[in-house]
Amino acid sequence: MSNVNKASIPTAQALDAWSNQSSETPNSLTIIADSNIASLDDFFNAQTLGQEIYQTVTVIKVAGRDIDAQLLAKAQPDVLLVRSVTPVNASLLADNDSVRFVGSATIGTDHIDQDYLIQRNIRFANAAGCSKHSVAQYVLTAILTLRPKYWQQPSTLGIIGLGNIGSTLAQYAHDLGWQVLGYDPLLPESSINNASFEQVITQSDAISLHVPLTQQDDSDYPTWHLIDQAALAAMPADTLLINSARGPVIDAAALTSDIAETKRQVALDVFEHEPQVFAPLLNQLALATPHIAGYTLEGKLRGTQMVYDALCEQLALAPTQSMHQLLPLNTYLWSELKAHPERLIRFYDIRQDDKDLRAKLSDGQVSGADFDKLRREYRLRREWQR
Ligand SMILES: NC(=O)c1ccc[n+]([C@@H]2O[C@H](COP(=O)([O-])OP(=O)(O)OC[C@H]3O[C@@H](n4cnc5c(N)ncnc54)[C@H](O)[C@@H]3O)[C@@H](O)[C@H]2O)c1
Ligand SMILES: O=C(O)[C@H](O)[C@H](O)COP(=O)(O)O
Repeated sequence: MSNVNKASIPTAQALDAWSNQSSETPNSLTIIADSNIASLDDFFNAQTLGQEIYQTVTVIKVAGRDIDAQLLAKAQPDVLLVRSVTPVNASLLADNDSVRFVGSATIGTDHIDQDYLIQRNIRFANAAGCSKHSVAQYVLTAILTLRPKYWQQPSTLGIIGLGNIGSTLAQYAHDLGWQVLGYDPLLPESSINNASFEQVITQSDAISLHVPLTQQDDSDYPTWHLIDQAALAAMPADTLLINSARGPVIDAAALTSDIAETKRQVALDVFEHEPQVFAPLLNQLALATPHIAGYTLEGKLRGTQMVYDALCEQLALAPTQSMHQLLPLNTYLWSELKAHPERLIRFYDIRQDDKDLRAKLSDGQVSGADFDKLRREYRLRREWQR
């Protein structure tokens, strides 16, 4: 049996050409994938998935925001692979009866209606923890760029949400001799889950948010507008606030007024009205980046690896591709950076990302198209080895 990779088709426009040739080949596997998923061709092809079962593996690559119900109804894929910008729900899948597996190569799952997928008997996998070090390193870089004195001076870092990213950030904070005040009502008390929400808000030098986006229907502790006008009013003006979780965790209107009044330093990687970013907020931020906290080569490849492994399990195949075969040598050592704080800009020049985002400001906003373009064309950083 020959395994033929029937090509990775780069755009949705190519779908017509593909569907004319496709003759419902038995044992064929059709995948629709967000073209922003790293190394799609390396992980999803007839060699890595075929293995005597699938003669043909077709990957149709589409921009995440262009994956829609019409495309799914027409292509009738077996597998749908997304990142965070494709809402996967009844509206997307109602006219489709072929999808058996949905993978999101991201940590966050707020774009996925998991109850609906269960009802439809569609297996779902995400990439929990894939970029936890990358995001933690983004936060450290933001803090140490804005407050270089914290390299030497003990400070108190408040962490809201102590899952994969929050707990990883706490490890780096301890490496630097910082005190951690952590709040996570869904986890047992621990040496880092050691404070109330009010204590974190009122007693920290810097606060970093690492919660999923949840609403009242999903959680006893919803995070939508967790940081609202009241929380901001209770936060001392010199407390640095960082959000790399999801935009709507902070009420953007309340934050805009708060900064105008307090001159608080705020670093945002995510925005309430993403992909649009509005000037009145952007112009007051100490640092602003286009949702790239997790965008390292390692973080993105790990996301792909995790959904590939889960798909292999679903198909009862042994995974044969590994991200380690694809990674160039990594020379970024956390121990080196700790010994030479002045090298931070070489490890991650966050101000360049900030500058690139602000350069897109036009007519009072950064448009969704420009925000997405910055992310699509982002030169992936390397994750520091800890
Ligand atoms: N900016 C980026 O590039 C980027 C990259 C990866 C993840 N993210 C976001 O970061 C979020 C966190 O990622 P993670 O890997 O740590 O997720 P995780 O699921 O491992 O941890 C989230 C933690 O938040 C806690 N939590 C839930 N509601 C809470 C509340 N009201 N108050 C305090 N804690 C609460 C949970 O108990 C959990 O421990 C993701 O859901 C995603 O939205 C952003
Ligand atoms: O939740 C996540 O993993 C991140 O937010 C992810 O890095 C963003 O995914 P993207 O927007 O690139 O689709």
